[in-house]
Amino acid sequence: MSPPLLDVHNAGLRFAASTLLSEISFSLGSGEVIGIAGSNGAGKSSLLRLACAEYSCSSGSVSLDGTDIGSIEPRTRAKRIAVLPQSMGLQFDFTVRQVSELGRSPHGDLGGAGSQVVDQVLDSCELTSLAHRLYPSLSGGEKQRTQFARVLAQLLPKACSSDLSGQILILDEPTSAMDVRHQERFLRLVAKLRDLGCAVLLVMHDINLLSRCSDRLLYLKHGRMLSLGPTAEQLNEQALSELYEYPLRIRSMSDGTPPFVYPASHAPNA
Ligand SMILES: Nc1ncnc2c1ncn2[C@@H]1O[C@H](COP(=O)(O)OP(=O)(O)OP(=O)(O)O)[C@@H](O)[C@H]1O
Repeated sequence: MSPPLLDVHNAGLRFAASTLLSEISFSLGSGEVIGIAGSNGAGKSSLLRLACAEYSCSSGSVSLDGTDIGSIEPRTRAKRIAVLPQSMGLQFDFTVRQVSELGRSPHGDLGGAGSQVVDQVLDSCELTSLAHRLYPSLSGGEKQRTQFARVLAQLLPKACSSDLSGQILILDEPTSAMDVRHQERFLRLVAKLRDLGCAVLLVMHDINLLSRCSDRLLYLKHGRMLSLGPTAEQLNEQALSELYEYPLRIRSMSDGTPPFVYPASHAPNA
């Protein structure tokens, strides 16, 4: 049996006297989206950093195709795992296109085929008309889309790739600055990447958006896994209220649209 694509086994993370993460275990397979949810400070971003080897485990392990992720040469790793951090404080006068081109650095093909990949991701993120704008002059949502384009440029082995199995996309709050139309485009794009075999690890505070694009949900509380399971099972009022330490309700829709999570204090008869 082949090893899982990404395997996090009993992983822990400590800094000095602080324990940020304890006993985290899950596997992520090709063509799967795992959404990570939890309160502020639960350890979501720290877990993403462990998963991409930005942080090393204090205990346990993270492996890619059965190999310890920290032992994989960084350029090789960067061709397999593309990471969008929660915030990017880029202040250089790079254009949108130049920022997107940074994603091709591990591939070293900008003089040739890499340019086509950049054209493709600019189009996917509706950035073609902004390609020559300077990054610092963009709005918050435009900056976020530009960073997403950079990460997509890194993820794609070549233009119009039809097989992304083995590729991993790690996204930390990718839609926090996007308007509703771009959020919906983002969800469609993630679904398309998954259909092509890409594995996605995703943190979002908007549980409704997160649940719509995740096959499984991992609930993280105080640095520990509260639960991990199929999205439909994880979306229950008791589990969500315990996760966020706030009473939440779920409205099931009869028209086939996804269930909707909302605070109990906003219930029609509250
Ligand atoms: N490098 C670090 N050194 C020490 N403590 C850290 C470090 N990075 C994060 N922490 C602490 O670890 C805890 C978890 O942080 P993390 O950023 O992973 O949370 P999060 O779940 O992503 O939160 P948020 O939803 O607010 O983004 C926080 O209390 C944070 O202060």
